[in-house]
Amino acid sequence: MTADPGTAGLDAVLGDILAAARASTDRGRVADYIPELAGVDPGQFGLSVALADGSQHSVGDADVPFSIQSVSKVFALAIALGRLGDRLWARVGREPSGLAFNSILQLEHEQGIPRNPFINAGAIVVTDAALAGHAPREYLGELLRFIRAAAEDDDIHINDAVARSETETGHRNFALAHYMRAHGNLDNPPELTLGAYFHQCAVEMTCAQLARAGRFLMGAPGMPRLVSADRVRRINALMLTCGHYDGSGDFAFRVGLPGKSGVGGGILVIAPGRASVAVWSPGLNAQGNSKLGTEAVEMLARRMGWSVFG
Ligand SMILES: NC(=O)CC[C@H](N)C(=O)O
Repeated sequence: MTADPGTAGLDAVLGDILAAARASTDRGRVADYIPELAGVDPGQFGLSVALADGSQHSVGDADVPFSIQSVSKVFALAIALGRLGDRLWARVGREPSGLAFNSILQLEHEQGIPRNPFINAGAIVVTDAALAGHAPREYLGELLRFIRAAAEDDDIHINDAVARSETETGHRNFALAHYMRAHGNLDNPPELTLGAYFHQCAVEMTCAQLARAGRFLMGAPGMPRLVSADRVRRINALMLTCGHYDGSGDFAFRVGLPGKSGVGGGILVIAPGRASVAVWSPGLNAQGNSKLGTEAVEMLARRMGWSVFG
């Protein structure tokens, strides 16, 4: 299939981005608070772009599976909104937090209502809501079905060792969950909700799979339609304002596109109407977002003219 004129130079741009990533001497630091992720080789870099014309363009380690971690929060939010609709917003806000992804500070001030669905506290509430009386196994089955349908690829799985590793060390997340339960904002016992949450974070995908899975957020004809157009707009708005925690403003400033990062080093970025992009490089910056991944999508958005701000 031929690319539209606006994407003609894409392969050359991807080649330049890969060369810049390979030449980089400061790759950030791999997340080590989840022991199972601490050993991932920081030298890896993958990038994949799924275009509105149906073509896909990838470079580097785009076929190596990685732990999507908090990128999963986008899929969980889509499922929870499907289950609860706007009632979800009584339990979680829609404002940037300006604090680290695992911060507990705001929760006390704000009576156990997390600022947004993409910080850990908010995502734990979203998973709790998405469970909606179902066993974690059923919810995780639905999550995988959703992601596989979005990617049109059934070879997407949960890494149990990563989930177990986080269950054993996730004391901060237990603190957040217990705190919200004390405020009546968690329907299930913290262990149950967190069991589902840790497994959700432990989904593994390649950049090629993740870029395809993000196409439902492009709002372009011919893409998988898993949620309404209205919801697509809102999820993108939240990704732009909250998708990178206390680095969200900087990401919007540098890249100008909705994005969601994870501590596994992956970022899903949406160029509305144009492309779904997945980038992966395990080394993180100070805010816990992929360092080279951010630099790569900054270059991509600038060279392709894809910023939502024109
Ligand atoms: N930012 C992230 O990717 C955090 C996800 C990780 N599973 C956690 O809860 O700490």
